[in-house]
Order: sequence, then structure tokens, then C-alpha cells
Amino acid sequence: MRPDLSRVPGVLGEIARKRASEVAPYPLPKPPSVPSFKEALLRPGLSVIAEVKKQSPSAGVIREVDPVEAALAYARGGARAVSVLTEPHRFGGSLLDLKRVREAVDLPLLRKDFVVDPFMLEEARAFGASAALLIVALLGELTGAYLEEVRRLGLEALVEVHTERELEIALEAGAEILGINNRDLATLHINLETAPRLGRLARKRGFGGVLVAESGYARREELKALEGLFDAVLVGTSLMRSPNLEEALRQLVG
Ligand SMILES: O=C(O)c1ccccc1NCC(=O)[C@H](O)[C@H](O)COP(=O)(O)O
Repeated sequence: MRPDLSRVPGVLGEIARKRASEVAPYPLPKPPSVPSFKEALLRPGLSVIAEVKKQSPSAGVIREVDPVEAALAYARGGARAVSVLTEPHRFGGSLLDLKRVREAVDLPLLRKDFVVDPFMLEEARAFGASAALLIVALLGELTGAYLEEVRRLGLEALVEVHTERELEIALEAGAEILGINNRDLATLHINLETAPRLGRLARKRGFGGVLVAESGYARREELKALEGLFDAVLVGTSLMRSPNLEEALRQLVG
């Protein structure tokens, strides 16, 4: 059950094909009990998913940081969940980062990686994630099958879209937590109009689940503009660039 990655363009295709070449099943430890991702995002007010992001294709090296220290600062600053990048080549992440953060903070964790094989979902569960990212641009019509595997494993999924077609696929697949990425993952271009435009469309199509706006957020007024439509926002780079992660998150949330 692997998506055809041969035609996925740009940076996204390059990263995903590399990750697909590395998946190697191995015996997994028993999953820890983890807090609910969805419940955390539905708490009153706009919830922040704060991302531990050391580097990225668009920003290069962002911050040399211990993921545990970053996650603890995010927890003190009011994050409702923490996104932990586990992609090693372009983001400097690892499953060990996820495991160490799980042992340090009592918040729901999102495994942020380029899931291109069901075994990566078992890894997410075994290393302590509450949820895993499913990128519709990678999985396409397999999104529904991957969602079934997520549920079989007792995980939750953030199903990520960037276009109307991807939104249709996500809704048809039964996504309960829908992420709308302002960033085109193939070209890295960011347009902050994408999330509100597709968020309104999702609600118009009857989507009653959790809406998450992703990428490009740096100022409190940008988050205020999301209130009323979005339940949560995912922020990485602007926080990781701040001298004090806890203070930066408090200022962002207001
Ligand atoms: O961030 C990148 O450069 C990137 C490149 C290719 C694929 C994915 C990428 N980022 C993943 C994300 O969507 C962001 O890490 C996340 O939404 C946070 O965005 P930001 O606050 O802009 O760091």
C-alpha cells in the first residue's frame, strides 16, 4: 500500500522518495498511553501546535536545539500540542527526538514526517506520537486507506491539503482533523490566503471536524484573523527563530 511518488514534483517529491527508500520494518515496543490530539485542539480559543523544527528546505538551519528543551518551553508557553519533525535529511529530525519528547512532556505529539509507507504509522505509535501527518499530495487516493491504518493503530491523523482537489480527497476519505498548508510543498511558496480560502470551502462542504491552519505564521494579528474559522494553528519557523521560545509563544497567543 504505497503511493506512486514518481510524479510528485519538486522538494516534496524529492524528500518523500528518499523517505520511501529508508522504511525498514523492525519489531516495535508497546505503545505508551498518549493524550488525545483532537481533544487538545478543540479546547476553547485558538490552539497552537508548536513545532520543533531545527532546519528546513525553505529556511535552512533555524536553531541548534535540544528537542526536549524546545518542547518543554512550548509546554510552558501554552502550546496545546507539539509537532516533532522526524525527517532526518532536510529537517534534522529523528524518531529518537519523538521518543525523548514523549518522555518529557505530557502533551499530545504529532509525528511530522513524509509518511509513504504504513510502517511509518507503527513507528509513530511506538515512539509516542498521538497523531501522524498524512500529506494528501503524497498519498492521493490512498489517503482513506492510510486513515484506516491510523485508526487501527489507535492513532489520530492530521490530514494535510494545499489545493481544492486535495481537500475533496481528504473529505471523501473521512478526515476528522484537516490541516490546510499555506506552503506549497513542491515550490515552498507561502500564501497566507490559502488556509482561510480552503477553510471556508471545507465548512461550506459540510466539514464539521477540526480545522488547522499551517505555515507562515509569525504575528499575533495573523492568528487573530484565524479565530472563528480555525480551531488550531501550526507554527514552527517563527517560534524557532525567537530567542526565548516560551516568551515567543506567549506573545503569539496573546
Ligand atoms: O518548511 C519547509 O521548508 C518545508 C519544505 C518542504 C515540505 C514541508 C515543509 N514544511 C513542513 C510544514 O508544513 C511546516 O513545518 C509547518 O507547517 C510549520 O510551518 P512554519 O511555521 O512556516 O515553519
